[in-house]
Amino acid sequence: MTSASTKFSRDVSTSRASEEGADENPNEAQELGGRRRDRDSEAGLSEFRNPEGSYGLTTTVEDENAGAVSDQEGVAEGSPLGFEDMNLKDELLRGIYAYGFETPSAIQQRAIIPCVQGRDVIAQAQSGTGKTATFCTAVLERTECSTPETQAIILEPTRELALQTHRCLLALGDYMKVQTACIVGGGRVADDVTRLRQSPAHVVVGTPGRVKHLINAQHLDPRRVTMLVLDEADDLLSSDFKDQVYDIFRTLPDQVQVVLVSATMPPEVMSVTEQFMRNPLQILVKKEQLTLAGIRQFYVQVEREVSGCLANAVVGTLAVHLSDPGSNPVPGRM
Ligand SMILES: Nc1ncnc2c1ncn2[C@@H]1O[C@H](COP(=O)(O)OP(=O)(O)OP(=O)(O)O)[C@@H](O)[C@H]1O
Repeated sequence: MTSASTKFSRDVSTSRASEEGADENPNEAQELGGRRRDRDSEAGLSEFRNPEGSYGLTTTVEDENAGAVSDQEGVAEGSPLGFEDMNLKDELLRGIYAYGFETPSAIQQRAIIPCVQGRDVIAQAQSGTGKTATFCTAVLERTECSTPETQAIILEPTRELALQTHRCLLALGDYMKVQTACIVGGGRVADDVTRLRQSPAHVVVGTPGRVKHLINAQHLDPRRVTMLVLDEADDLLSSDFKDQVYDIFRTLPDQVQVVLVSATMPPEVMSVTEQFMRNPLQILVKKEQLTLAGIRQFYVQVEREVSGCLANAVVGTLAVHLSDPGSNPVPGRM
């Protein structure tokens, strides 16, 4: 059973009305969409805000049956979806299984397919629920490795998150001929330039400032990008980053798909998303559905802050213990 979230009920009700209107009058939808996505405007961020307010076409999916997926084309309600049911490339599937994933988490079951289908998606689920692997899987599936062009940009608010996401991308794409680049602030720009000159990266993961710089300096070509992912979107669309993110967005092709991923989606961020997303599917996974079947969680209580070495030792001990047969379906993973 599916129910609309009341949190964004204004958007949802307006959405439905707009969606109906859009069906009847496609030109009107196009006009509004064009205005919303007008990146040629000199007005910058003032154009980023939509004076009409709520042409967001947001659809909220909230399932009451854990593991069930509904309101998604091609997915039968109530059937638990496996990675093998997602019609993914063989090499990608191999990477997913080799990484130790057996069953998709709730957010993965709901969000991977619409992202692969090219829809604008807002995916919201708590930390540690597999959001990173969700968009990495979708990006890899949509990447055409035989075309030497940058096809996806994943933005992260911090260097550490960018590196982490890049690692996930490399692991899942291990059996694909995918070229990736991680370009983050703090390192030497010259190193990024050298990397991008070696071979165009199909997928770029980076922090907004450095990505924007490399696009402006024409070291990164945004003209063939089909997918923009904003991870931790609440941070990326906060005042610190919003201008840079929008500057990057304005360089991308008109039809670019936008995927927003976050643990929280405050109303002010939602209102910003309305300005540059087209009819986004909003996927909100409720707290009680968030447990990853393949993951057991532990905590270790310590008296004071522990050093990195000690933390690694604790994790190592747990990993050894967990790899004991029968103790965890995903050895070493927590
Ligand atoms: N389907 C899966 N099966 C087993 N493990 C998984 C699966 N998906 C993700 N994981 C693992 O679960 C952990 C948390 O996943 P991930 O970092 O993607 O979560 P997240 O929602 O992006 O968290 P955050 O919001 O903190 O970035 C990681 O170690 C990841 O490798």
